[in-house]
Amino acid sequence: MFVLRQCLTLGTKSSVRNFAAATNLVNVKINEDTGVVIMELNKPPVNSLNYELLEAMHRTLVKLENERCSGMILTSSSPNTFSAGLDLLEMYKPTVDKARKFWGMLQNTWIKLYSAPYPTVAAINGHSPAGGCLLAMSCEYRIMVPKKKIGLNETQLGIVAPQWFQDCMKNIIGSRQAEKALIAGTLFSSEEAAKIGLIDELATDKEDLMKKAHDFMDEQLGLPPLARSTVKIGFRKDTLNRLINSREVDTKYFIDFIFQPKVQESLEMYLQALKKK
Ligand SMILES: CCCCC/C=C/C(=O)SCCNC(=O)CCNC(=O)[C@H](O)C(C)(C)COP(=O)(O)OP(=O)(O)OC[C@H]1O[C@@H](n2cnc3c(N)ncnc32)[C@H](O)[C@@H]1OP(=O)(O)O
Repeated sequence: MFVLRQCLTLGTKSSVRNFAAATNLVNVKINEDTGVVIMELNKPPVNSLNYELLEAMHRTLVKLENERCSGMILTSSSPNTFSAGLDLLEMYKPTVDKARKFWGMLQNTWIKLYSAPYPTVAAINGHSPAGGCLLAMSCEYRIMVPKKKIGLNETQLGIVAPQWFQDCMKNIIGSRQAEKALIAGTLFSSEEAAKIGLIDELATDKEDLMKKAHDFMDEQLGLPPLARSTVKIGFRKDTLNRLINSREVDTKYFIDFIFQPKVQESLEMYLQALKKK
Protein backbone atom coordinates (compact mmCIF):
# COMPACT_ATOMS: atom_id res chain seq x y z
CA MET A 1 0.00 0.00 0.00
CA PHE A 2 2.79 2.41 0.98
CA VAL A 3 4.74 1.76 -2.23
CA LEU A 4 1.63 2.54 -4.26
CA ARG A 5 1.03 5.68 -2.25
CA GLN A 6 4.66 6.75 -2.72
CA CYS A 7 4.33 6.32 -6.48
CA LEU A 8 1.25 8.46 -6.42
CA THR A 9 2.95 11.04 -4.22
CA LEU A 10 5.96 11.23 -6.49
CA GLY A 11 3.74 11.72 -9.47
CA THR A 12 4.68 8.55 -11.32
CA LYS A 13 0.99 7.75 -11.82
CA SER A 14 -1.24 9.94 -13.88
CA SER A 15 -3.71 10.15 -10.99
CA VAL A 16 -1.57 12.78 -9.28
CA ARG A 17 -2.24 16.23 -10.67
CA ASN A 18 -0.24 19.36 -9.99
CA PHE A 19 -2.65 21.88 -8.72
CA ALA A 20 -2.21 25.01 -10.81
CA ALA A 21 -0.91 27.65 -8.43
CA ALA A 22 -0.37 31.26 -9.45
CA THR A 23 3.12 31.19 -7.92
CA ASN A 24 5.66 28.51 -7.09
CA LEU A 25 5.72 29.54 -3.41
CA VAL A 26 3.60 26.49 -2.72
CA ASN A 27 3.72 23.19 -4.59
CA VAL A 28 0.32 21.55 -4.50
CA LYS A 29 -0.47 18.04 -5.70
CA ILE A 30 -3.82 16.38 -5.58
CA ASN A 31 -4.24 12.63 -5.79
CA GLU A 32 -7.24 12.21 -8.07
CA ASP A 33 -7.96 8.73 -6.69
CA THR A 34 -8.04 9.58 -2.99
CA GLY A 35 -8.60 13.35 -3.04
CA VAL A 36 -5.62 13.79 -0.70
CA VAL A 37 -3.68 17.00 -1.29
CA ILE A 38 -0.05 17.65 -0.41
CA MET A 39 0.72 21.33 0.07
CA GLU A 40 4.47 21.91 0.19
CA LEU A 41 5.71 25.32 1.29
CA ASN A 42 8.40 26.36 -1.14
CA LYS A 43 9.98 29.65 -0.18
CA PRO A 44 13.69 28.96 0.27
CA PRO A 45 15.63 28.99 2.43
CA VAL A 46 13.32 28.73 5.46
CA ASN A 47 9.69 29.38 4.39
CA SER A 48 9.46 32.61 6.33
CA LEU A 49 5.82 33.64 6.12
CA ASN A 50 5.71 36.88 4.20
CA TYR A 51 2.58 38.35 2.57
CA GLU A 52 3.20 36.53 -0.73
CA LEU A 53 3.62 33.09 0.81
CA LEU A 54 0.56 33.56 3.03
CA GLU A 55 -1.41 34.76 0.03
CA ALA A 56 -0.37 31.68 -1.97
CA MET A 57 -1.45 29.43 0.90
CA HIS A 58 -4.72 31.28 1.31
CA ARG A 59 -5.48 31.15 -2.41
CA THR A 60 -4.80 27.39 -2.39
CA LEU A 61 -7.06 26.80 0.63
CA VAL A 62 -9.86 28.77 -1.05
CA LYS A 63 -9.38 26.81 -4.28
CA LEU A 64 -9.52 23.51 -2.41
CA GLU A 65 -13.03 24.39 -1.26
CA ASN A 66 -14.16 23.75 -4.84
CA GLU A 67 -12.08 20.64 -5.43
CA ARG A 68 -12.73 17.09 -4.32
CA CYS A 69 -10.24 17.52 -1.47
CA SER A 70 -10.62 14.76 1.10
CA GLY A 71 -7.62 15.77 3.23
CA MET A 72 -4.44 17.81 3.23
CA ILE A 73 -0.86 17.14 4.27
CA LEU A 74 1.10 20.32 4.92
CA THR A 75 4.87 20.07 4.57
CA SER A 76 7.90 21.97 3.29
CA SER A 77 10.44 21.68 0.49
CA SER A 78 13.20 23.02 2.73
CA PRO A 79 15.69 20.36 3.89
CA ASN A 80 15.96 21.71 7.43
CA THR A 81 12.96 23.90 8.21
CA PHE A 82 9.21 23.46 8.10
CA SER A 83 8.72 27.22 8.50
CA ALA A 84 10.80 29.87 10.28
CA GLY A 85 7.59 31.63 11.26
CA LEU A 86 6.52 35.10 10.30
CA ASP A 87 8.91 36.90 8.04
CA LEU A 88 10.67 39.31 10.37
CA LEU A 89 11.13 41.75 7.49
CA GLU A 90 7.34 42.21 7.38
CA MET A 91 7.50 43.54 10.94
CA TYR A 92 10.74 45.49 10.78
CA LYS A 93 10.14 49.11 9.75
CA PRO A 94 7.08 48.47 7.58
CA THR A 95 4.56 51.15 6.62
CA VAL A 96 1.27 50.96 8.51
CA ASP A 97 -0.52 49.92 5.31
CA LYS A 98 1.95 47.13 4.62
CA ALA A 99 1.75 45.84 8.20
CA ARG A 100 -2.06 45.92 8.10
CA LYS A 101 -2.19 44.04 4.79
CA PHE A 102 0.28 41.45 6.03
CA TRP A 103 -1.58 40.84 9.30
CA GLY A 104 -4.92 40.61 7.51
CA MET A 105 -3.53 37.90 5.21
CA LEU A 106 -2.12 35.98 8.19
CA GLN A 107 -5.55 36.08 9.83
CA ASN A 108 -7.26 34.99 6.56
CA THR A 109 -4.90 32.08 6.08
CA TRP A 110 -5.15 30.88 9.66
CA ILE A 111 -8.96 31.04 9.64
CA LYS A 112 -9.10 28.91 6.46
CA LEU A 113 -6.55 26.38 7.70
CA TYR A 114 -7.94 26.07 11.22
CA SER A 115 -11.50 25.65 9.97
CA ALA A 116 -10.81 23.33 7.01
CA PRO A 117 -13.50 20.64 7.18
CA TYR A 118 -11.25 17.90 5.81
CA PRO A 119 -8.49 16.24 7.87
CA THR A 120 -5.23 18.18 7.98
CA VAL A 121 -1.82 16.82 8.96
CA ALA A 122 1.39 18.75 9.48
CA ALA A 123 4.32 16.66 8.27
CA ILE A 124 6.94 18.71 10.10
CA ASN A 125 10.18 17.97 8.31
CA GLY A 126 12.27 20.60 10.05
CA HIS A 127 12.37 23.45 12.55
CA SER A 128 9.05 25.07 13.27
CA PRO A 129 9.36 28.13 15.49
CA ALA A 130 6.67 30.77 16.21
CA GLY A 131 4.42 31.23 13.15
CA GLY A 132 5.72 27.86 11.86
CA CYS A 133 4.46 26.27 15.06
CA LEU A 134 1.13 28.08 14.56
CA LEU A 135 0.74 26.48 11.13
CA ALA A 136 1.52 23.05 12.57
CA MET A 137 -0.84 23.58 15.51
CA SER A 138 -3.61 24.61 13.13
CA CYS A 139 -3.56 21.18 11.52
CA GLU A 140 -5.37 18.35 13.28
CA TYR A 141 -2.37 16.07 13.63
CA ARG A 142 1.34 16.69 13.86
CA ILE A 143 4.18 14.34 12.99
CA MET A 144 7.78 15.51 13.22
CA VAL A 145 11.24 14.33 12.28
CA PRO A 146 13.74 13.97 15.16
CA LYS A 147 16.13 16.57 16.53
CA LYS A 148 14.43 19.74 15.32
CA LYS A 149 12.85 22.58 17.29
CA ILE A 150 9.24 23.66 17.63
CA GLY A 151 7.42 26.15 19.86
CA LEU A 152 6.13 29.67 20.30
CA ASN A 153 9.42 31.45 21.04
CA GLU A 154 8.11 35.00 20.54
CA THR A 155 8.93 36.13 24.11
CA GLN A 156 12.60 35.46 23.43
CA LEU A 157 12.46 37.96 20.57
CA GLY A 158 10.84 40.63 22.75
CA ILE A 159 7.47 40.19 21.04
CA VAL A 160 4.28 38.49 22.19
CA ALA A 161 2.44 35.60 20.58
CA PRO A 162 -1.09 36.90 19.87
CA GLN A 163 -4.04 35.48 21.80
CA TRP A 164 -5.07 33.15 18.98
CA PHE A 165 -1.57 31.66 18.75
CA GLN A 166 -1.73 31.13 22.51
CA ASP A 167 -5.22 29.62 22.30
CA CYS A 168 -4.04 27.08 19.73
CA MET A 169 -1.25 25.98 22.05
CA LYS A 170 -3.53 25.81 25.10
CA ASN A 171 -5.99 23.66 23.15
CA ILE A 172 -3.23 21.17 22.43
CA ILE A 173 -1.03 20.99 25.53
CA GLY A 174 -3.33 22.47 28.18
CA SER A 175 -3.32 25.77 29.98
CA ARG A 176 -0.54 25.16 32.54
CA GLN A 177 2.02 23.76 30.10
CA ALA A 178 1.13 26.48 27.57
CA GLU A 179 1.52 29.27 30.13
CA LYS A 180 4.99 28.05 31.08
CA ALA A 181 6.04 27.57 27.45
CA LEU A 182 4.68 30.95 26.33
CA ILE A 183 6.20 32.95 29.18
CA ALA A 184 9.62 31.40 28.56
CA GLY A 185 9.26 31.32 24.76
CA THR A 186 10.34 27.69 24.89
CA LEU A 187 11.52 25.95 21.75
CA PHE A 188 11.04 22.22 22.38
CA SER A 189 13.07 19.53 20.70
CA SER A 190 10.96 17.14 18.61
CA GLU A 191 11.40 14.56 21.37
CA GLU A 192 10.25 16.95 24.13
CA ALA A 193 7.34 18.11 21.97
CA ALA A 194 6.21 14.48 21.60
CA LYS A 195 6.37 14.02 25.40
CA ILE A 196 4.10 16.99 26.14
CA GLY A 197 1.74 16.27 23.22
CA LEU A 198 2.65 19.32 21.16
CA ILE A 199 3.27 16.84 18.38
CA ASP A 200 1.37 13.57 18.08
CA GLU A 201 4.06 11.32 16.65
CA LEU A 202 7.79 11.25 16.08
CA ALA A 203 8.94 9.93 12.72
CA THR A 204 12.31 8.25 12.29
CA ASP A 205 13.10 10.14 9.08
CA LYS A 206 11.44 12.00 6.20
CA GLU A 207 10.22 8.84 4.49
CA ASP A 208 8.67 7.61 7.71
CA LEU A 209 7.17 11.09 8.20
CA MET A 210 5.21 10.91 4.94
CA LYS A 211 4.22 7.28 5.57
CA LYS A 212 2.82 8.21 8.96
CA ALA A 213 1.02 11.23 7.48
CA HIS A 214 -0.65 9.00 4.90
CA ASP A 215 -1.50 6.41 7.56
CA PHE A 216 -3.29 9.09 9.59
CA MET A 217 -5.07 10.27 6.46
CA ASP A 218 -6.18 6.71 5.59
CA GLU A 219 -7.70 6.33 9.08
CA GLN A 220 -9.55 9.62 8.78
CA LEU A 221 -10.85 8.85 5.29
CA GLY A 222 -12.55 5.79 6.79
CA LEU A 223 -14.77 8.02 8.95
CA PRO A 224 -18.08 9.57 7.86
CA PRO A 225 -16.90 13.02 6.65
CA LEU A 226 -19.84 15.10 7.84
CA ALA A 227 -19.79 13.71 11.38
CA ARG A 228 -16.00 14.04 11.46
CA SER A 229 -15.94 17.66 10.35
CA THR A 230 -18.87 18.64 12.59
CA VAL A 231 -16.99 17.40 15.66
CA LYS A 232 -13.80 19.14 14.51
CA ILE A 233 -15.49 22.50 13.98
CA GLY A 234 -17.37 22.12 17.26
CA PHE A 235 -14.03 21.84 19.07
CA ARG A 236 -12.50 24.75 17.19
CA LYS A 237 -15.35 27.25 16.95
CA ASP A 238 -14.66 29.18 20.18
CA THR A 239 -11.03 29.73 19.23
CA LEU A 240 -12.01 30.68 15.68
CA ASN A 241 -14.80 33.03 16.73
CA ARG A 242 -12.57 34.74 19.24
CA LEU A 243 -10.41 35.98 16.37
CA ILE A 244 -13.19 36.37 13.79
CA ASN A 245 -15.10 38.66 16.17
CA SER A 246 -12.06 40.78 17.00
CA ARG A 247 -10.04 40.96 13.80
CA GLU A 248 -9.83 44.74 13.79
CA VAL A 249 -8.81 44.92 17.46
CA ASP A 250 -6.24 42.19 16.89
CA THR A 251 -4.80 44.08 13.89
CA LYS A 252 -4.66 47.33 15.83
CA TYR A 253 -2.88 45.55 18.69
CA PHE A 254 -0.33 44.10 16.25
CA ILE A 255 0.35 47.46 14.63
CA ASP A 256 0.57 49.39 17.91
CA PHE A 257 2.86 46.72 19.30
CA ILE A 258 5.35 46.42 16.47
CA PHE A 259 5.67 50.18 15.99
CA GLN A 260 7.01 50.63 19.52
CA PRO A 261 10.68 51.72 19.32
CA LYS A 262 11.73 49.02 21.82
CA VAL A 263 10.12 46.32 19.69
CA GLN A 264 11.77 47.62 16.53
CA GLU A 265 15.10 47.58 18.40
CA SER A 266 14.58 43.94 19.45
CA LEU A 267 13.67 42.96 15.90
CA GLU A 268 16.73 44.71 14.52
CA MET A 269 19.02 42.95 16.99
CA TYR A 270 17.42 39.58 16.26
CA LEU A 271 17.72 40.05 12.51
CA GLN A 272 21.37 41.00 12.90
CA ALA A 273 22.03 37.96 15.08
CA LEU A 274 20.40 35.70 12.47
CA LYS A 275 22.54 37.20 9.70
CA LYS A 276 25.75 36.79 11.75
CA LYS A 277 25.13 33.09 12.45
C1 LIG B 1 2.43 41.32 18.27
C2 LIG B 1 3.51 40.70 17.40
C3 LIG B 1 3.19 39.27 17.10
C4 LIG B 1 4.17 38.64 16.19
C5 LIG B 1 4.13 37.13 16.23
C6 LIG B 1 5.36 36.61 15.59
C7 LIG B 1 5.50 35.41 15.14
C8 LIG B 1 6.71 34.95 14.42
O1 LIG B 1 6.66 33.96 13.75
S1 LIG B 1 8.15 35.86 14.54
C9 LIG B 1 9.40 34.90 13.70
C10 LIG B 1 10.06 33.99 14.68
N1 LIG B 1 11.01 33.12 14.00
C11 LIG B 1 12.14 32.73 14.55
O2 LIG B 1 12.50 33.07 15.65
C12 LIG B 1 12.99 31.85 13.70
C13 LIG B 1 14.23 32.54 13.21
N2 LIG B 1 15.04 31.65 12.37
C14 LIG B 1 15.77 30.65 12.86
O3 LIG B 1 15.84 30.38 14.03
C15 LIG B 1 16.55 29.85 11.85
O4 LIG B 1 16.59 30.56 10.66
C16 LIG B 1 15.97 28.44 11.57
C17 LIG B 1 16.21 27.54 12.81
C18 LIG B 1 14.51 28.48 11.23
C19 LIG B 1 16.73 27.82 10.36
O5 LIG B 1 18.11 27.82 10.62
P1 LIG B 1 19.15 27.69 9.43
O6 LIG B 1 18.77 26.60 8.52
O7 LIG B 1 20.51 27.66 10.05
O8 LIG B 1 18.95 29.02 8.55
P2 LIG B 1 19.51 30.49 8.86
O9 LIG B 1 19.28 30.86 10.27
O10 LIG B 1 20.89 30.60 8.35
O11 LIG B 1 18.52 31.38 7.98
C20 LIG B 1 18.62 31.44 6.56
C21 LIG B 1 18.23 32.83 6.11
O12 LIG B 1 16.86 33.05 6.45
C22 LIG B 1 16.74 34.23 7.26
N3 LIG B 1 15.64 34.03 8.22
C23 LIG B 1 15.49 33.06 9.11
N4 LIG B 1 14.34 33.17 9.77
C24 LIG B 1 13.71 34.26 9.28
C25 LIG B 1 12.46 34.89 9.56
N5 LIG B 1 11.60 34.42 10.47
N6 LIG B 1 12.16 35.99 8.86
C26 LIG B 1 12.99 36.49 7.91
N7 LIG B 1 14.19 35.93 7.60
C27 LIG B 1 14.54 34.83 8.28
C28 LIG B 1 18.09 34.34 7.95
O13 LIG B 1 18.30 35.66 8.39
C29 LIG B 1 19.01 33.92 6.83
O14 LIG B 1 19.13 35.02 5.95
P3 LIG B 1 20.49 35.28 5.13
O15 LIG B 1 21.57 35.46 6.16
O16 LIG B 1 20.21 36.52 4.34
O17 LIG B 1 20.69 34.06 4.29
